[in-house]
Amino acid sequence: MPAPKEFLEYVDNKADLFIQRLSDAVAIKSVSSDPQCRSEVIKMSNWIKDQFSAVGVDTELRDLGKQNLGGEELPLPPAVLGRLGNDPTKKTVLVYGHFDVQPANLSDGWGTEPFKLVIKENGQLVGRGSSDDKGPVLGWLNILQYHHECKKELPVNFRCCFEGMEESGSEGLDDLVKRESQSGGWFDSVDCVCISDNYWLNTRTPAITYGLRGLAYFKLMVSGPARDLHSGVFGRMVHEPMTDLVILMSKLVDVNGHILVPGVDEMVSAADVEERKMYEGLDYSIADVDSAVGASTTLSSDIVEVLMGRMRMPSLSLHGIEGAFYGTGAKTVIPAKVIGKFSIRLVPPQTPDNVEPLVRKYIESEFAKLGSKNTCVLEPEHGGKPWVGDINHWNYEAAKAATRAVYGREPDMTREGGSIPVTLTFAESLGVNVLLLPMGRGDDGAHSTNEKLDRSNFIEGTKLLGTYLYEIAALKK
Ligand SMILES: C[C@H](N)C(=O)N[C@@H](Cc1c[nH]cn1)C(=O)O
Ligand SMILES: [Zn+2]
Ligand SMILES: [Zn+2]
Repeated sequence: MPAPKEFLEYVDNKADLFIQRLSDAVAIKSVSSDPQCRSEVIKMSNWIKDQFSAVGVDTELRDLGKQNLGGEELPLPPAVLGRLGNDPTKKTVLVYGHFDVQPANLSDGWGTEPFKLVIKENGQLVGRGSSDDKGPVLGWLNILQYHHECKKELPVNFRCCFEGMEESGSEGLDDLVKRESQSGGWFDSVDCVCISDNYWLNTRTPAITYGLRGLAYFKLMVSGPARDLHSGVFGRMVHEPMTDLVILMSKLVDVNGHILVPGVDEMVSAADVEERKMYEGLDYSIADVDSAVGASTTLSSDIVEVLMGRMRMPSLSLHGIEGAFYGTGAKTVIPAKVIGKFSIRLVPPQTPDNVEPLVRKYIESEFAKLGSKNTCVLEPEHGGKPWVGDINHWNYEAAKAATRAVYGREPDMTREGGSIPVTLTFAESLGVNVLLLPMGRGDDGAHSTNEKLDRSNFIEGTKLLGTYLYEIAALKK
């Protein structure tokens, strides 16, 4: 059952209105990691609830309790649950997305104010969250608006779960998903899950994604002096926390991306010929990476090696150091306490539980080798397990058919390097197939400066998600 022509035309006709609504969403500064923005994330929960209610969805805000952030107790933004339709002859599709975003400041290097959506002449919609993940969440809303306004029945029973803590570990969500998956819960009798919260590999080929890496995020604290010190007065008199920390952090990963924590890379088996062939078949080149990155810095000139680095290998990234001097000027300080932030993206069979002890043992032994009198504490932050889905399932057939119908071509079948920890929770607690159907392109700059979503990806992406629901309905129950 193809999507009705009327639906596709409606989406084209309402494009400007949809973009205005995306602009309203981007203007809400829903940065989940910033305590100062927590009220904005909560405002976003309410905004999403109101928007989906207005197009006929039965919605509820679900309290997720409190979060302890650096000693401060903060209310968690409520999750938004929605349901529409309960026809036993139809399939029931659960969609997930998030309405929180990564931090963004003009001073990070943005060309325009990050929380004001700018429509560029080349069709790029620039603003934090445009691609990750407000655009895709609003894609679902656009579809529902058509059915509500034009009094058309949805081809499936619709369920949704939107959260405001994805960028900060999805605190509280796992329990909610498990509860609602039980008999009588809002997700009872869900047949499949669709998540639109990642990106095509390149800028031209639509993708369907069947894997995500997991994550183990760590804070490494080194402290010593009771207060910050003058480096002219105390330099070469005391062990300096920053020196210890930089040495430790330099021992985590080498310049070629090899993880130096013994046992971590070794957990992953090498790809065989068949698997390599799969990566060779993807529409991706070193030039695509260079253009998305804005520099020629790939770890290898072999695109298959580069792709495998993202899709089927773990990676360790150093993110920053809290407490270190970073401003302009030349402050001659010895910071008393510094906290290094790093994370490891995980692939099967790795989990935060089997990787963390390896990291702890290694850090303890490397710190002991320094002979420093400072104190070193490793603290695991949020994490999540990797996920790989079953591509031989009708859910994937429906997504492929929708891609062909909207884009007139075969999708790249990808594994995503990023993480959406709740994906595995959906798969395990519902026992149904999960897929990712991305809206944005590989150069959208998610988490980066000047994040954008191309107008065509927003509009055609809305058609894709809608067509996917019709293709699901075309399958036999
Ligand atoms: C892939 C998804 N859009 C995403 O960006 N996920 C984040 C999740 C996260 C974990 N800690 C902070 N954010 C990611 O992969 O980094
Ligand atoms: Zn996201
Ligand atoms: Zn993200």
